Amino acid sequence: MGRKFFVGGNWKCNGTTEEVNKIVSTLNAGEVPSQDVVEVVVSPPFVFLPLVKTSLRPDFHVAAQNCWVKKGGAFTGEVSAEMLVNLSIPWVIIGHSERRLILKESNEFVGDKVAYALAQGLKVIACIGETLEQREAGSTMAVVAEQTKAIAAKISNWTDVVLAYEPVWAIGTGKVATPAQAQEVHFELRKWLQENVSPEVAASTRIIYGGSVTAANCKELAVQPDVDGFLVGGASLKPEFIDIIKSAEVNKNA
Ligand SMILES: O=C(CO)COP(=O)(O)O
Repeated sequence: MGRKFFVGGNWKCNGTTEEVNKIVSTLNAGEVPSQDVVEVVVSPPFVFLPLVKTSLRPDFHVAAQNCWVKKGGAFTGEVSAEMLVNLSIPWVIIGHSERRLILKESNEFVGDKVAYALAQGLKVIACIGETLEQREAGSTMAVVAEQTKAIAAKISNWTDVVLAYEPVWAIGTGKVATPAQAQEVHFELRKWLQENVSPEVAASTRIIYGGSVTAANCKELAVQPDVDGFLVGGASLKPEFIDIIKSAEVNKNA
């Protein structure tokens, strides 16, 4: 089964109304392959979601960057999955390394969040990835398998999940994984899904790469057989995001 190329733009905690309007104008004017070839999702901070949703071209979709682990209520500062559904926000990013490491979200907490968001009808970009220390210790696969296992333990349907492999040492550092490094982990992750979930889920689940993706390096990554797209941080705030979306054309499934 073909896996449609997926390009996500994670704007993180950036932007003013003026800057958001400018990014949206650039995206709206961009010439990109059709929705049959690439799925594009941008993720502004919560406060800009309604603005982006109403002003963004209809072939691009929006994602929240997080949501609460269960039903909303007395959880000051949190935003619930129900609220996202109420606002017709289709996607949510869960388990980004910045939340795992800075806000101490555990594997189990991330697994619970993914399960709750899916149960509410959201589609999930679930993030995993090792630190530099873990890579240097040779435990990359053990770490990402453990993170994936905590998600797999809580869900039974992977249809609405995109798995984002984002090595922490490559995020915001300008130090992109080599195509071989990305392919190796994506291949192993797919094998893990095959052995621990099912061959069908392994074949159909998109595994996307994130960490210093730019217009300059996206094509060599996009041609890798197990790289099904990207989750882009810094470059998603710039016009070059359009070029990254276009790398869908070099992907083998295009
Ligand atoms: O964290 C990322 C996307 O979620 C990647 O960020 P950068 O593209 O800025 O390295």
